[in-house]
Amino acid sequence: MLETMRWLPGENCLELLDQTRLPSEVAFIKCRSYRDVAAAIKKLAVRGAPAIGAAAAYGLVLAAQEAAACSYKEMIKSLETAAGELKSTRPTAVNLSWALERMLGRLREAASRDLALLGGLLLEEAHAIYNEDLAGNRKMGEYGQVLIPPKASILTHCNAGALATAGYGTALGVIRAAKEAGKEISVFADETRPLLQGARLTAWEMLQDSIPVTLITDSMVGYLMAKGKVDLVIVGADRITANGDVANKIGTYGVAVLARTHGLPFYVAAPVSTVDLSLDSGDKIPIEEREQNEITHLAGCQVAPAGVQVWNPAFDVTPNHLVTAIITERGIIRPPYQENLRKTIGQDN
Ligand SMILES: CSC[C@@H](O)[C@@H](O)C(=O)COP(=O)(O)O
Repeated sequence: MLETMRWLPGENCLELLDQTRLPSEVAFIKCRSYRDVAAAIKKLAVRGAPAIGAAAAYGLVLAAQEAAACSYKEMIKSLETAAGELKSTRPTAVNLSWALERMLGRLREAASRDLALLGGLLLEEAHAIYNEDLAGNRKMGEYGQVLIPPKASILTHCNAGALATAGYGTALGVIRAAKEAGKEISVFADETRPLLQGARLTAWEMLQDSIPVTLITDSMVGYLMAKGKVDLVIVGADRITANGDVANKIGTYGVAVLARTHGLPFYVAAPVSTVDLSLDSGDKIPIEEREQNEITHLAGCQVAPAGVQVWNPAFDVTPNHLVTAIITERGIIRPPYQENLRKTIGQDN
């Protein structure tokens, strides 16, 4: 699989795989300032909760480079400003603020005030965030694949794969691990309107790994389930609150309701960095609303009348009672989530 991002030590910059161009073109963007990273996150060149957290961490490394001629105090101030700007790009995925707070914490707790040394510490921390995500996804796969029957048809929504993370993926990581364990897996990918992460990215990832995949439109899920063509659902998450409510790509809630109606398990795979114990329920999660033209236009073509009113929330919230289990790198968490999320994740988040 292609890497979603790479730090280029020779050039001291972050290279991102431009996911807006996939699958027709494999192109890269070089980010030389934190503002380049913020712009790439905003336009979804890099997307998926864990991937934007890691990219933002590298964004702070770039901000530190930009502040290299400042005093220590000025550097802290400009890094806090940069973190604020990066955080505001995508408000729903908590991994973004989690990664930025972790980076700022590393800076504040460092004994040294030497800016070059601090820049080095920040780069180390960004690498750690990236590498821990990759290792966590493999672990999540090991735990999660146990839930998959020896022969299974799995529905997923959006893209919670290698492209959405440092590699391997969360929901698609569980699918990969099930395949690696010798199970006979096939996947149905929702196209995921409006920006087609399912059609463009999940379908592409599955084909790259030779995992049988069938693309459907979002409106086909009910009929697919009614026809008995799917055994279970696995999706990723952008934020999970203390009671187990799950924010994920718009359309996930509808899939969860349909899964319950058809008696199918609905699993959520996410790292503990996606769990936000500071919010008691999903109605407190800020939901990003995006530009109207993502709905009125499709691949650059206008598909709705000019002037029509549009509502474009990028995420929805699936209530905990529809979630069969949450798969994390620390194990599988089952209801009651209020108790069990805290038990597994403790005071970390
Ligand atoms: C491992 S990625 C989990 C979620 O971030 C993913 O399911 C999702 O909703 C991504 O939305 P996107 O708008 O493409 O960033």
